[in-house]
Amino acid sequence: MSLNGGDVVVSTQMEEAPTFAPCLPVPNIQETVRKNPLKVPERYVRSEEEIEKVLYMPHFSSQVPVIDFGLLSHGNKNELLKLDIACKEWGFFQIVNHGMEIDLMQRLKDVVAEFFDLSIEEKDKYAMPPDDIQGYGHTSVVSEKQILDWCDQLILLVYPTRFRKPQFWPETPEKLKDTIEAYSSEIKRVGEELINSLSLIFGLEEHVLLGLHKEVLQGLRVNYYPPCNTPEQVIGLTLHSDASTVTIVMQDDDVTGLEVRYKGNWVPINPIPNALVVNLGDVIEVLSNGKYKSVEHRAMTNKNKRRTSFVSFLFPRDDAELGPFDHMIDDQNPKMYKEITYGEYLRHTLNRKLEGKTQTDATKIKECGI
Ligand SMILES: COc1ccc(-c2cc(=O)c3c(O)c(OC)c(OC)c(O)c3o2)cc1
Ligand SMILES: O=C(O)CCC(=O)C(=O)O
Ligand SMILES: [Fe+2]
Repeated sequence: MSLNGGDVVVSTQMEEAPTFAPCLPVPNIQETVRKNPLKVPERYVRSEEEIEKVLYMPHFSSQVPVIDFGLLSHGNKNELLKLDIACKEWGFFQIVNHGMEIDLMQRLKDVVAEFFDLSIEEKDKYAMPPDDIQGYGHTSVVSEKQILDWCDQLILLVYPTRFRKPQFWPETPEKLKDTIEAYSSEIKRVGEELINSLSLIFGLEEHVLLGLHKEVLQGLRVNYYPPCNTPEQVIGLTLHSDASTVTIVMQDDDVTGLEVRYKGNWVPINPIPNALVVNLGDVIEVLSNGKYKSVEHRAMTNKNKRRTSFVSFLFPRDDAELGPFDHMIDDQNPKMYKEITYGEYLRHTLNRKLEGKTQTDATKIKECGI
């Protein structure tokens, strides 16, 4: 892909929200735990080897880097260098000084907690249909034999607004819709500025990466992990990498759960109050020809506390064309990924179970030996 790969005008082609292949219905885990808090049903129990317990070796007390977003968005060269290192080394970082009001973050947490505390009958008014990935339920379940995640989800496509499906936006609590709107608009600001900074560390003009998206789509997934009596037996969200360009996560301040794979070990991301966690998605890995990787991560559960994460995926429009930039390819770095449209890639990813990074194989060039 050449440097001016982004000079594409937004077309009016895709006026329908993207659709997806069927996903199997799963039991509601919050309801399962409410009825019997002590029992962990067979379908959730993982083998020891799948859990791969964390080895807390001394140097793994290290944490993902922290980036000052204020400095970054003012073009501070040192912060840009820190971003480059964070992306190469971890694929994950936390951002502070992002400019979002703390009160807005808390309001979203409160109003979403109220939603999850509603009766199952009330929440099921927004149930995810088998052929969609929006609504209240759980995605990525494709087989009756699949071991399930200890997590319920509410998924909404937020931007562009013309793709919204109002039937999935909860009417109760009354303030939920407006609060999601206000929060997501702030995430859009932060996310698009981050993509501009990524464009700079790619060695491109500031707006090239955003341009090749044609239009940035934004989804919100709220993951609700109830407490689990034997947390060492289950996984909240199976290890995976994100199919997005970037993902921005607001997590609870007082409970750990998100873990990132780092040098073969699982490193928990300790919450920094009011910070946001950012991770690079598969789009960045493909465009950078693997220089910046979308790193595997997972969520674990907790014996006594429920945990909620608010995950915003920013990703390109279906007809955006992806492939490594020419200047990321040379003799030492042969081309690793094929050209593909984002729509093909997203469908391939979302129509399967979460399984580490196996979805990026779809774009890999096998001759490169990986
Ligand atoms: C039509 O409404 C939606 C379209 C797409 C998404 C969405 C975007 C993602 O980037 C994404 C993702 O990266 C992901 O990997 C962790 C994922 O889990 C399988 C998604 O569900 C997902 O969804 C949302 C709404
Ligand atoms: O729960 C979390 O902190 C992370 C969730 C996640 O990785 C996802 O929804 O893609
Ligand atoms: Fe994720």
